[in-house]
Amino acid sequence: MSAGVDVIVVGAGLAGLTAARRLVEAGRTVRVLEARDRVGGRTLNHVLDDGQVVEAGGQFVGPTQDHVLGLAEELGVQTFPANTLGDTVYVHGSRSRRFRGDIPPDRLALADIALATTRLGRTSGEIDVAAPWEHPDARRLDEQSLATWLRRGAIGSGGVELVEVLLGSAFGAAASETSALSALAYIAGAGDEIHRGSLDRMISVAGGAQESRFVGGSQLISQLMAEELGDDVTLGAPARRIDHHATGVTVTTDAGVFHGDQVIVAVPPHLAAEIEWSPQLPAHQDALFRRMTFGTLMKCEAVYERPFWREDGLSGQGVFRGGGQPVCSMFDNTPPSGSPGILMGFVGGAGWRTWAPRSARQRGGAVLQSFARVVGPAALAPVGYFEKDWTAERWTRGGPTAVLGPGVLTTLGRWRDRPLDSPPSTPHSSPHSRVHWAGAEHSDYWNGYMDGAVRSGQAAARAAIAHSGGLS
Ligand SMILES: Cc1cc2nc3c(=O)[nH]c(=O)nc-3n(C[C@H](O)[C@H](O)[C@H](O)COP(=O)(O)OP(=O)(O)OC[C@H]3O[C@@H](n4cnc5c(N)ncnc54)[C@H](O)[C@@H]3O)c2cc1C
Repeated sequence: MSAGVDVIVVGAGLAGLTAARRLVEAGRTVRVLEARDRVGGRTLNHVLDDGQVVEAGGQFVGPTQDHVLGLAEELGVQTFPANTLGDTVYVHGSRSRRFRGDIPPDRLALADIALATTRLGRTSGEIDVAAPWEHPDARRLDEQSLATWLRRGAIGSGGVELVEVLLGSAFGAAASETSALSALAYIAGAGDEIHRGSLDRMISVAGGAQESRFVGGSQLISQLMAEELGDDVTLGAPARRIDHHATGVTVTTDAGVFHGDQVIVAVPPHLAAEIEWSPQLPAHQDALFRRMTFGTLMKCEAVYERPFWREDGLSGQGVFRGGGQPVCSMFDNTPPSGSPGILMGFVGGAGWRTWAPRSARQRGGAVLQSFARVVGPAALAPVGYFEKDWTAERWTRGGPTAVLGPGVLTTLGRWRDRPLDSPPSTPHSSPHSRVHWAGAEHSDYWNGYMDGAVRSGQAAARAAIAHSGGLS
């Protein structure tokens, strides 16, 4: 067994590394244990032939995401605007239509989409992000899927399909898979303590969550934090078991056994439930974490000598409604230098289910056909192509975040962050006071996003410091 530290941090994604960095700043000793042979978790830089990087995981940031933006600034990582110059293209059936803004120009579905966005905006505005289950209508909203709720509000299938398209890459799931309450809470969290969350901020590029990207790729933030932490980070160390004693915690990994006064667990909740806990997690919390499985999402990216679509007045952004396309939305993912040109498509939810099992060749061909519907036939001849299926990642298993089905939030949601020995004291609760939770799924604001991950890491560090008697 290694010598003990003040706090063990399990997971070297943005949340875990942020927590560890804050703890070191506060004079604590830490040991970060990471399952993979790299840091950054759901952020991952793909290195191009010329050494530039492009993001294969989380990438966009925008207004009110001040926690991740502040962290990046501290580390000297700059942002640059995602490309918004030019027209976006809406693909539906055999037609491709150019438009400006974020709402596709579908005349038949326009009334439905207006109704849907109004309802989503109004009801999400009533939700307390810290306790969505307290909404007066919480039970009814939680027992139905988002799709059912929209349809019951007299919104036609065109409107439901378009909401799915708009939220597709944010959820990696169909509107029939997530509870209405959970989707509304997610929207309510797309803001901060001052700016109320909104659908508009969540789905927009300019002025919204897709507004900017990080120079050097988002994984750079984690890589720089890990560099600062140096030997305090151990890679290739999946936590298999956590023992909570009266005097501390012991974490058993493939790379050894580690002892600390406290532990911050900063891994996706469904993976935290796979760790062997002694004493066991309270049954409610275990049940919640096991139901917080991730959406299904992959990113497919094609490389071109230059972003040729920009010359045609196109932004490279495309929105696809139904019709058997693998891609639900696509973006210009060109690095800040301006070349090579990169197009990135999300294949998520229903599209993922159809296309993920096909051969890489079949899928790649279909993705390029989707791109061609938006930027023309030149998309069919890339100089490179790569894809990342996050469901195949052992230490993530899906993306971008947890999808809560009907009934989960109202019955189990309050157990998300509960210090395990705090009230309500039930026969199922057990003493785990030295355990703190972090990770994007543990944040009220920007839950499931990089900003939520950083917020949660900061909060967990504060909790660990408070537990050990405040600042040293
Ligand atoms: C395809 C995709 C696109 C996305 N797009 C965006 C975007 O544009 N903007 C945005 O803000 N967010 C986006 N996200 C979400 C964002 O990437 C995540 O919310 C954020 O990176 C999560 O950070 P985290 O530290 O909470 O978790 P993670 O990044 O998942 O880190 C958890 C870490 O724990 C490790 N781990 C797991 N189990 C164990 C174990 N037992 N022992 C030790 N280590 C373990 C993992 O290997 C991982 O390194 C996207 C995600 C995906 C997958």
